[in-house]
Amino acid sequence: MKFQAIGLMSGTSLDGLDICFAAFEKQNGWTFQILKAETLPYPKNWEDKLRHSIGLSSEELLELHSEYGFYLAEKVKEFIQNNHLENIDLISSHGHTVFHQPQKKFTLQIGDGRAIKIKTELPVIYDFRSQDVLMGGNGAPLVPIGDELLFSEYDACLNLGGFSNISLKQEGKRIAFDIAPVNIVLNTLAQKFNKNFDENGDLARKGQINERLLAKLNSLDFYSRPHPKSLGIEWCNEHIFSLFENIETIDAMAAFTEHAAQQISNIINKNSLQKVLCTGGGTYNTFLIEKIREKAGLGIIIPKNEIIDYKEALIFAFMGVLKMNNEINVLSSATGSIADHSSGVMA
Ligand SMILES: Nc1ncnc2c1ncn2[C@@H]1O[C@H](COP(=O)(O)OP(=O)(O)OP(=O)(O)O)[C@@H](O)[C@H]1O
Ligand SMILES: CC(=O)N[C@H]1[C@@H]2OC[C@@H](O2)[C@@H](O)[C@@H]1O[C@H](C)C(=O)O
Repeated sequence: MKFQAIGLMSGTSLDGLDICFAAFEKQNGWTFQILKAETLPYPKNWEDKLRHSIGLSSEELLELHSEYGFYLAEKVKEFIQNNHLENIDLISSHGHTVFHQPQKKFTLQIGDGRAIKIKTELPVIYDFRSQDVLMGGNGAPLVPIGDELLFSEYDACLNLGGFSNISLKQEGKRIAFDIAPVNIVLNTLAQKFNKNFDENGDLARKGQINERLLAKLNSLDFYSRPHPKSLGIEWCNEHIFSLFENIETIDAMAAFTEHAAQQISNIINKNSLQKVLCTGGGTYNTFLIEKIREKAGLGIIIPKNEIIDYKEALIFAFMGVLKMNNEINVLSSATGSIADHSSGVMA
Protein backbone atom coordinates (compact mmCIF):
# COMPACT_ATOMS: atom_id res chain seq x y z
CA MET A 1 0.00 0.00 0.00
CA LYS A 2 1.47 3.38 -1.02
CA PHE A 3 0.46 6.95 -0.29
CA GLN A 4 1.92 10.35 -1.06
CA ALA A 5 0.91 13.13 1.30
CA ILE A 6 1.71 16.72 2.20
CA GLY A 7 1.98 17.65 5.88
CA LEU A 8 1.59 21.27 7.01
CA MET A 9 2.92 22.14 10.44
CA SER A 10 2.32 25.57 11.93
CA GLY A 11 4.71 25.35 14.87
CA THR A 12 4.26 27.13 18.15
CA SER A 13 7.50 29.16 17.79
CA LEU A 14 5.92 31.17 14.93
CA ASP A 15 9.08 31.01 12.84
CA GLY A 16 7.17 29.78 9.82
CA LEU A 17 5.17 27.09 8.16
CA ASP A 18 6.82 23.69 7.66
CA ILE A 19 5.67 21.81 4.56
CA CYS A 20 6.69 18.25 3.86
CA PHE A 21 5.78 16.07 0.88
CA ALA A 22 6.50 12.41 1.60
CA ALA A 23 5.82 8.93 0.34
CA PHE A 24 4.68 6.22 2.74
CA GLU A 25 4.56 2.52 2.10
CA LYS A 26 3.11 -0.28 4.19
CA GLN A 27 4.56 -3.76 3.74
CA ASN A 28 5.49 -5.49 6.98
CA GLY A 29 5.60 -2.13 8.69
CA TRP A 30 5.48 1.47 7.49
CA THR A 31 8.43 3.17 5.77
CA PHE A 32 8.75 6.75 4.55
CA GLN A 33 10.73 8.89 2.19
CA ILE A 34 10.77 12.69 2.30
CA LEU A 35 10.43 13.86 -1.30
CA LYS A 36 10.45 17.63 -0.78
CA ALA A 37 10.30 19.86 2.27
CA GLU A 38 10.48 23.59 2.94
CA THR A 39 9.96 26.09 5.73
CA LEU A 40 8.18 29.22 4.61
CA PRO A 41 9.01 31.98 7.09
CA TYR A 42 5.96 34.05 8.07
CA PRO A 43 5.87 37.60 6.82
CA LYS A 44 5.84 39.99 9.80
CA ASN A 45 2.10 40.72 9.49
CA TRP A 46 1.21 37.01 9.72
CA GLU A 47 3.58 36.40 12.59
CA ASP A 48 1.92 39.30 14.45
CA LYS A 49 -1.60 38.18 13.60
CA LEU A 50 -0.94 34.67 14.87
CA ARG A 51 0.96 35.87 17.93
CA HIS A 52 -1.94 38.08 18.96
CA SER A 53 -4.70 35.65 18.02
CA ILE A 54 -5.18 34.69 21.67
CA GLY A 55 -6.51 38.19 22.45
CA LEU A 56 -9.07 38.44 19.63
CA SER A 57 -12.85 38.69 20.00
CA SER A 58 -14.71 35.56 18.89
CA GLU A 59 -15.80 37.28 15.69
CA GLU A 60 -12.23 38.32 14.84
CA LEU A 61 -10.98 34.85 15.65
CA LEU A 62 -13.48 33.21 13.30
CA GLU A 63 -12.40 35.59 10.58
CA LEU A 64 -8.75 34.70 11.19
CA HIS A 65 -9.63 30.98 11.11
CA SER A 66 -10.89 31.39 7.54
CA GLU A 67 -8.22 33.85 6.49
CA TYR A 68 -5.39 31.64 7.76
CA GLY A 69 -7.02 28.65 6.04
CA PHE A 70 -6.81 30.52 2.74
CA TYR A 71 -3.23 31.57 3.55
CA LEU A 72 -2.29 27.91 4.08
CA ALA A 73 -4.07 27.04 0.83
CA GLU A 74 -2.13 29.66 -1.08
CA LYS A 75 1.20 28.47 0.38
CA VAL A 76 0.56 24.80 -0.28
CA LYS A 77 -0.52 25.59 -3.85
CA GLU A 78 2.71 27.49 -4.45
CA PHE A 79 4.67 24.57 -2.96
CA ILE A 80 2.93 22.13 -5.30
CA GLN A 81 3.37 24.32 -8.38
CA ASN A 82 6.95 25.44 -7.75
CA ASN A 83 8.09 21.86 -7.19
CA HIS A 84 5.91 20.33 -9.92
CA LEU A 85 4.46 17.82 -7.47
CA GLU A 86 2.11 15.15 -8.74
CA ASN A 87 0.21 12.17 -7.36
CA ILE A 88 -0.72 13.81 -4.07
CA ASP A 89 -3.25 11.67 -2.21
CA LEU A 90 -3.98 14.12 0.55
CA ILE A 91 -2.99 17.21 2.52
CA SER A 92 -2.84 16.97 6.28
CA SER A 93 -2.77 20.24 8.21
CA HIS A 94 -2.10 20.89 11.89
CA GLY A 95 -3.13 24.56 11.97
CA HIS A 96 -2.02 27.18 14.49
CA THR A 97 -2.81 26.48 18.13
CA VAL A 98 -4.59 29.44 19.71
CA PHE A 99 -6.06 27.81 22.81
CA HIS A 100 -5.13 24.54 24.43
CA GLN A 101 -7.01 23.74 27.63
CA PRO A 102 -7.63 20.00 27.61
CA GLN A 103 -8.81 20.07 31.23
CA LYS A 104 -11.74 22.21 30.03
CA LYS A 105 -12.15 19.90 27.02
CA PHE A 106 -11.15 22.38 24.34
CA THR A 107 -8.23 23.04 22.07
CA LEU A 108 -8.26 25.21 18.99
CA GLN A 109 -6.07 25.05 15.91
CA ILE A 110 -7.04 27.70 13.43
CA GLY A 111 -6.67 27.54 9.63
CA ASP A 112 -9.87 26.06 8.24
CA GLY A 113 -9.04 22.87 6.30
CA ARG A 114 -12.07 23.45 4.08
CA ALA A 115 -10.40 26.57 2.66
CA ILE A 116 -7.39 24.43 1.71
CA LYS A 117 -9.70 21.89 0.06
CA ILE A 118 -11.56 24.59 -1.88
CA LYS A 119 -8.34 26.01 -3.32
CA THR A 120 -6.39 22.80 -3.95
CA GLU A 121 -9.24 20.39 -4.77
CA LEU A 122 -7.36 17.73 -2.80
CA PRO A 123 -8.65 15.78 0.22
CA VAL A 124 -7.64 17.67 3.37
CA ILE A 125 -7.48 16.31 6.90
CA TYR A 126 -7.30 18.78 9.78
CA ASP A 127 -8.33 19.39 13.42
CA PHE A 128 -6.33 16.51 14.85
CA ARG A 129 -6.52 17.44 18.52
CA SER A 130 -10.18 18.14 19.38
CA GLN A 131 -11.41 14.55 19.36
CA ASP A 132 -8.70 13.54 21.79
CA VAL A 133 -9.50 16.24 24.35
CA LEU A 134 -13.20 15.34 24.06
CA MET A 135 -12.15 11.77 24.88
CA GLY A 136 -10.50 12.97 28.08
CA GLY A 137 -6.98 13.21 26.62
CA ASN A 138 -4.44 16.01 26.56
CA GLY A 139 -4.79 16.40 22.79
CA ALA A 140 -0.98 16.25 22.73
CA PRO A 141 1.56 15.04 22.03
CA LEU A 142 0.34 13.42 18.84
CA VAL A 143 3.64 12.65 17.10
CA PRO A 144 4.29 9.48 19.19
CA ILE A 145 2.26 7.45 16.70
CA GLY A 146 4.89 8.38 14.10
CA ASP A 147 7.72 7.69 16.55
CA GLU A 148 6.22 4.26 17.13
CA LEU A 149 5.63 3.35 13.50
CA LEU A 150 8.40 5.25 11.66
CA PHE A 151 11.24 5.75 14.20
CA SER A 152 11.09 2.62 16.32
CA GLU A 153 14.86 1.99 16.18
CA TYR A 154 15.41 4.72 18.84
CA ASP A 155 14.80 4.34 22.59
CA ALA A 156 13.14 7.73 22.58
CA CYS A 157 12.34 10.71 20.38
CA LEU A 158 12.99 14.13 21.87
CA ASN A 159 11.58 17.24 20.20
CA LEU A 160 13.01 20.66 21.01
CA GLY A 161 10.35 22.95 19.59
CA GLY A 162 8.33 25.71 21.19
CA PHE A 163 8.01 23.20 24.00
CA SER A 164 10.16 20.11 24.47
CA ASN A 165 8.45 16.78 24.43
CA ILE A 166 9.56 13.19 24.46
CA SER A 167 8.13 9.81 23.56
CA LEU A 168 9.56 6.54 24.82
CA LYS A 169 8.66 2.94 25.42
CA GLN A 170 7.85 1.95 28.98
CA GLU A 171 6.81 -1.64 29.70
CA GLY A 172 5.97 -2.17 26.04
CA LYS A 173 3.77 0.92 25.83
CA ARG A 174 4.69 4.20 24.17
CA ILE A 175 4.31 7.01 26.63
CA ALA A 176 4.87 10.66 25.84
CA PHE A 177 4.60 14.02 27.47
CA ASP A 178 5.75 17.62 27.27
CA ILE A 179 8.86 18.21 29.36
CA ALA A 180 9.33 21.97 29.55
CA PRO A 181 8.97 25.08 27.42
CA VAL A 182 12.05 25.79 25.31
CA ASN A 183 11.95 28.08 22.28
CA ILE A 184 8.68 29.72 23.14
CA VAL A 185 10.41 31.30 26.14
CA LEU A 186 13.92 31.73 24.67
CA ASN A 187 12.49 33.44 21.57
CA THR A 188 10.50 35.89 23.70
CA LEU A 189 13.64 36.78 25.65
CA ALA A 190 15.74 37.04 22.47
CA GLN A 191 13.34 39.63 21.12
CA LYS A 192 14.66 42.06 23.75
CA PHE A 193 17.89 41.96 21.68
CA ASN A 194 15.92 42.40 18.43
CA LYS A 195 16.58 38.78 17.53
CA ASN A 196 14.00 36.19 16.60
CA PHE A 197 15.83 33.50 18.53
CA ASP A 198 19.02 32.86 20.47
CA GLU A 199 21.20 31.60 17.63
CA ASN A 200 23.28 28.60 18.80
CA GLY A 201 22.50 29.71 22.37
CA ASP A 202 25.15 32.44 22.07
CA LEU A 203 23.22 34.96 24.17
CA ALA A 204 22.49 32.51 26.98
CA ARG A 205 26.14 31.47 26.93
CA LYS A 206 27.12 35.04 27.84
CA GLY A 207 24.76 35.26 30.82
CA GLN A 208 25.26 34.30 34.45
CA ILE A 209 22.80 31.75 35.76
CA ASN A 210 20.58 33.39 38.34
CA GLU A 211 20.33 30.57 40.86
CA ARG A 212 17.19 31.86 42.59
CA LEU A 213 15.39 32.07 39.26
CA LEU A 214 16.63 28.59 38.33
CA ALA A 215 15.37 27.17 41.61
CA LYS A 216 11.96 28.84 41.13
CA LEU A 217 11.67 27.46 37.61
CA ASN A 218 12.61 23.95 38.70
CA SER A 219 10.12 24.01 41.55
CA LEU A 220 7.10 24.66 39.30
CA ASP A 221 4.37 22.17 40.03
CA PHE A 222 4.17 20.88 36.40
CA TYR A 223 7.53 19.14 36.67
CA SER A 224 6.55 16.86 39.52
CA ARG A 225 3.23 15.88 37.95
CA PRO A 226 2.99 12.39 36.45
CA HIS A 227 2.45 11.95 32.71
CA PRO A 228 0.42 12.27 30.55
CA LYS A 229 0.76 16.03 30.64
CA SER A 230 1.09 18.86 28.18
CA LEU A 231 1.91 22.54 28.17
CA GLY A 232 0.45 25.56 26.42
CA ILE A 233 1.30 29.24 26.08
CA GLU A 234 -1.29 30.01 28.76
CA TRP A 235 0.85 28.10 31.27
CA CYS A 236 3.95 30.13 30.35
CA ASN A 237 1.99 33.36 30.63
CA GLU A 238 0.80 32.36 34.09
CA HIS A 239 3.95 30.81 35.53
CA ILE A 240 7.09 31.78 33.65
CA PHE A 241 7.31 35.28 32.30
CA SER A 242 6.63 37.07 35.61
CA LEU A 243 9.66 35.29 37.12
CA PHE A 244 11.96 37.29 34.83
CA GLU A 245 11.02 40.69 36.30
CA ASN A 246 14.05 42.60 37.61
CA ILE A 247 16.49 40.10 36.12
CA GLU A 248 18.90 40.98 33.30
CA THR A 249 17.55 39.33 30.17
CA ILE A 250 20.86 37.68 29.38
CA ASP A 251 20.93 36.09 32.85
CA ALA A 252 17.32 34.97 32.49
CA MET A 253 18.33 33.29 29.21
CA ALA A 254 21.24 31.54 30.89
CA ALA A 255 19.01 30.32 33.71
CA PHE A 256 16.21 29.27 31.40
CA THR A 257 18.55 27.29 29.11
CA GLU A 258 20.03 25.57 32.16
CA HIS A 259 16.50 24.88 33.43
CA ALA A 260 15.38 23.31 30.14
CA ALA A 261 18.59 21.21 29.98
CA GLN A 262 18.10 20.01 33.56
CA GLN A 263 14.46 19.04 33.03
CA ILE A 264 15.27 17.22 29.78
CA SER A 265 18.29 15.34 31.14
CA ASN A 266 16.38 14.35 34.30
CA ILE A 267 13.90 12.52 32.08
CA ILE A 268 16.65 10.87 30.00
CA ASN A 269 18.52 9.71 33.11
CA LYS A 270 15.43 8.58 35.01
CA ASN A 271 14.43 6.34 32.12
CA SER A 272 18.01 5.15 31.35
CA LEU A 273 17.64 6.13 27.69
CA GLN A 274 20.65 5.30 25.49
CA LYS A 275 19.58 6.25 21.95
CA VAL A 276 17.61 9.48 21.91
CA LEU A 277 16.73 10.98 18.53
CA CYS A 278 16.76 14.75 18.92
CA THR A 279 14.79 16.94 16.50
CA GLY A 280 13.14 20.36 16.31
CA GLY A 281 14.81 23.76 15.89
CA GLY A 282 16.24 23.71 19.42
CA THR A 283 18.62 20.99 18.19
CA TYR A 284 20.59 23.83 16.55
CA ASN A 285 20.99 25.51 19.94
CA THR A 286 24.48 24.13 20.51
CA PHE A 287 24.67 25.57 24.02
CA LEU A 288 21.49 23.75 25.05
CA ILE A 289 22.67 20.50 23.41
CA GLU A 290 26.08 20.73 25.12
CA LYS A 291 24.31 21.10 28.45
CA ILE A 292 22.00 18.16 27.83
CA ARG A 293 24.94 15.98 26.74
CA GLU A 294 26.93 17.05 29.79
CA LYS A 295 24.13 15.98 32.11
CA ALA A 296 22.69 13.00 30.27
CA GLY A 297 25.64 11.38 28.53
CA LEU A 298 26.31 10.87 24.88
CA GLY A 299 23.13 9.10 23.84
CA ILE A 300 21.72 12.15 22.04
CA ILE A 301 21.56 11.38 18.32
CA ILE A 302 21.33 14.33 15.96
CA PRO A 303 20.02 13.25 12.55
CA LYS A 304 20.37 14.99 9.19
CA ASN A 305 18.76 18.44 8.94
CA GLU A 306 15.81 17.13 6.92
CA ILE A 307 14.68 15.09 9.94
CA ILE A 308 15.57 17.78 12.50
CA ASP A 309 13.45 20.30 10.64
CA TYR A 310 10.60 18.27 9.18
CA LYS A 311 9.93 15.30 11.43
CA GLU A 312 6.73 16.87 12.79
CA ALA A 313 5.40 17.89 9.38
CA LEU A 314 6.29 14.39 8.13
CA ILE A 315 4.37 12.77 10.98
CA PHE A 316 1.35 15.00 10.44
CA ALA A 317 1.36 13.91 6.78
CA PHE A 318 1.52 10.33 8.08
CA MET A 319 -1.35 10.90 10.52
CA GLY A 320 -3.47 12.01 7.58
CA VAL A 321 -2.50 8.84 5.71
CA LEU A 322 -3.47 6.70 8.71
CA LYS A 323 -6.80 8.53 8.99
CA MET A 324 -7.51 8.02 5.30
CA ASN A 325 -6.62 4.35 5.74
CA ASN A 326 -8.99 4.09 8.74
CA GLU A 327 -6.13 3.25 11.07
CA ILE A 328 -5.45 4.49 14.59
CA ASN A 329 -3.45 7.72 14.49
CA VAL A 330 -3.55 8.80 18.14
CA LEU A 331 -2.11 6.73 20.97
CA SER A 332 -4.07 7.02 24.21
CA SER A 333 -0.93 5.93 26.09
CA ALA A 334 0.60 9.22 24.96
CA THR A 335 -2.34 11.58 25.34
CA GLY A 336 -4.21 9.99 28.22
CA SER A 337 -7.53 9.72 26.38
CA ILE A 338 -9.91 6.82 26.98
CA ALA A 339 -8.85 4.82 23.90
CA ASP A 340 -6.63 4.82 20.82
CA HIS A 341 -8.48 6.47 17.96
CA SER A 342 -8.36 7.79 14.43
CA SER A 343 -8.58 11.57 14.67
CA GLY A 344 -8.92 14.42 12.22
CA VAL A 345 -11.73 15.85 10.16
CA MET A 346 -11.76 15.26 6.44
CA ALA A 347 -12.72 18.08 4.08
N1 LIG B 1 20.63 28.05 15.12
C1 LIG B 1 19.70 28.03 16.08
N2 LIG B 1 20.05 28.27 17.36
C2 LIG B 1 19.15 28.27 18.36
N3 LIG B 1 17.85 28.04 18.18
C3 LIG B 1 17.44 27.81 16.92
C4 LIG B 1 18.33 27.77 15.82
N4 LIG B 1 17.60 27.48 14.70
C5 LIG B 1 16.32 27.36 15.10
N5 LIG B 1 16.20 27.55 16.43
C6 LIG B 1 15.00 27.55 17.25
O1 LIG B 1 14.08 26.65 16.72
C7 LIG B 1 12.80 27.29 16.56
C8 LIG B 1 12.07 26.62 15.46
O2 LIG B 1 11.95 25.26 15.83
P1 LIG B 1 10.75 24.39 15.42
O3 LIG B 1 10.44 24.69 13.99
O4 LIG B 1 11.05 23.00 15.82
O5 LIG B 1 9.66 25.00 16.36
P2 LIG B 1 8.13 24.82 16.26
O6 LIG B 1 7.77 24.49 14.85
O7 LIG B 1 7.50 25.96 16.89
O8 LIG B 1 7.99 23.52 17.13
P3 LIG B 1 6.79 22.88 17.89
O9 LIG B 1 5.60 22.94 17.05
O10 LIG B 1 7.34 21.50 18.10
O11 LIG B 1 6.67 23.63 19.14
C9 LIG B 1 13.15 28.73 16.32
O12 LIG B 1 12.07 29.58 16.64
C10 LIG B 1 14.33 28.91 17.26
O13 LIG B 1 13.87 29.15 18.56
C1 LIG C 1 -1.34 22.02 21.63
C2 LIG C 1 -0.15 22.03 20.75
O1 LIG C 1 -0.17 22.59 19.68
N1 LIG C 1 0.91 21.36 21.23
C3 LIG C 1 2.15 21.22 20.49
C4 LIG C 1 3.19 22.13 21.09
O2 LIG C 1 4.40 22.05 20.36
C5 LIG C 1 5.20 21.02 20.96
C6 LIG C 1 4.34 20.49 22.06
O3 LIG C 1 3.56 21.64 22.36
C7 LIG C 1 3.39 19.36 21.60
O4 LIG C 1 2.57 19.04 22.69
C8 LIG C 1 2.49 19.76 20.48
O5 LIG C 1 2.93 19.44 19.20
C9 LIG C 1 3.47 18.23 18.79
C10 LIG C 1 3.67 18.29 17.32
C11 LIG C 1 2.65 16.98 19.13
O6 LIG C 1 1.44 17.05 19.33
O7 LIG C 1 3.21 15.90 19.15
